[in-house]
Amino acid sequence: MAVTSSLPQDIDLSIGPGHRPADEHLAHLKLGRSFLAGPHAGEDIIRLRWYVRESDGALVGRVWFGPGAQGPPGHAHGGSMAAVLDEALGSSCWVAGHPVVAAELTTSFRAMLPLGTVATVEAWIEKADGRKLYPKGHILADDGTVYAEASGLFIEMTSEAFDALADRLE
Ligand SMILES: CCCCCCCC(=O)SCCNC(=O)CCNC(=O)[C@H](O)C(C)(C)COP(=O)(O)OP(=O)(O)OC[C@H]1O[C@@H](n2cnc3c(N)ncnc32)[C@H](O)[C@@H]1OP(=O)(O)O
Repeated sequence: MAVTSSLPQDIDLSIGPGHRPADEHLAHLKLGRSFLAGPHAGEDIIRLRWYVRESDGALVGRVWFGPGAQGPPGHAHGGSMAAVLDEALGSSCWVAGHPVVAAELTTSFRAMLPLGTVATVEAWIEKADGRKLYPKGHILADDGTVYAEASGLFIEMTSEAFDALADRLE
């Protein structure tokens, strides 16, 4: 079954007042290429934009799942939703000033997400214990339906360790 034969040119990933772009906090976006959220990411798979909610500092995303994200017929692959949640949970730590990588991720799939949907992603830090951060997050429909939710363990790296990774690319 063909889901769509042509892609929409402009997908509206804007968000309401009370949010600012999160890009300046997210090191992976500065690399120019990224699995999910960079300028060349996605194409027909996933398009994603991150924001910081001014009221509580939570990370909020607007994400479009395209035909290339197909898992069950006409619906998003679980791995595509898990990848978005992985990035959301990690980014919620980065915008709070903790440069982290993922150590553990647990995802629950609650409802099938129809391809072509623009959904909202929210993520926040539930608990912190030294270098260990425990964020949570979910992907929501505009009517509040939960498509998927996740919790994880993310480990804070030193900025030197992170810079060393980037240096190796040069
Ligand atoms: C802007 C960013 C966007 C976010 C992008 C999305 C996030 C990602 O997908 S990142 C990519 C996927 N993740 C990875 O590749 C990480 C691979 N793992 C590693 O590099 C290392 O194991 C790393 C950095 C997590 C931890 O290594 P290291 O810094 O040496 O820490 P280490 O001393 O082993 O462990 C620190 C603590 O965390 C615990 N821990 C580490 N890894 C794990 C794990 N996988 N599960 C459970 N606990 C763990 C340790 O037990 C230890 O606990 P305690 O302090 O109580 O003894």
